[in-house]
Amino acid sequence: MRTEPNIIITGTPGVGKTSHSTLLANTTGLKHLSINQIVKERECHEGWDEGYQSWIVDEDKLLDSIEDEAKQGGWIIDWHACDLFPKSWIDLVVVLRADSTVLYDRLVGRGYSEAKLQENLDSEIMQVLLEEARDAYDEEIVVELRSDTLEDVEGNVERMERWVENWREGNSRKGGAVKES
Ligand SMILES: Nc1ncnc2c1ncn2[C@@H]1O[C@H](COP(=O)(O)OP(=O)(O)OP(=O)(O)O)[C@@H](O)[C@H]1O
Repeated sequence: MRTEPNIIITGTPGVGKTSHSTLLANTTGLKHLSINQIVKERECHEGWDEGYQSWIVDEDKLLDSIEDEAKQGGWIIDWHACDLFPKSWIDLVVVLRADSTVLYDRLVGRGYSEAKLQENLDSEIMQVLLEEARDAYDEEIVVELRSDTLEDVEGNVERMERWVENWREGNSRKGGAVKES
């Protein structure tokens, strides 16, 4: 049973997941769960992929590793994939979107290889993460937000803060934990 909500913040690499998650964690007291960090620190992977320059994630191990924390609630789950997290864990899915020229500049700034850059830009243009979220979760909990400018970040975080307040109010009106996990 959860007394605090769980939110996924997802989107193509570079779209602003970490920036949003950090700010939202500061303003709401929810905790930032960076899946990149968990995969690395808890070794939820099957090794390093040189071509993609990223860990080959062991999803079962990852889910086992975060299950107890997730079931307690109060997490902002920050990752570039979302459909592996069970529906029953999740109260809101925020899919951040960025203009492709804006995203291009951000990814070039990171020194991505041409192949990785193109793959991520294609994924953003084809709205792969948005479709993934819509396929995996109920329509009413999936929200698409722009993340092109710093003003967007501020506005998005304020919007998410209001959502958290409403969730908490609704939860306390119902007398505590409302959801089975
Ligand atoms: N809306 C925005 N306006 C201006 N700059 C932004 C915005 N969102 C992100 N950035 C900048 O883009 C870069 C990437 O942002 P961030 O690390 O938050 O993305 P991410 O989605 O978490 O990436 P990854 O999936 O690789 O972890 C950072 O330098 C950040 O400051």
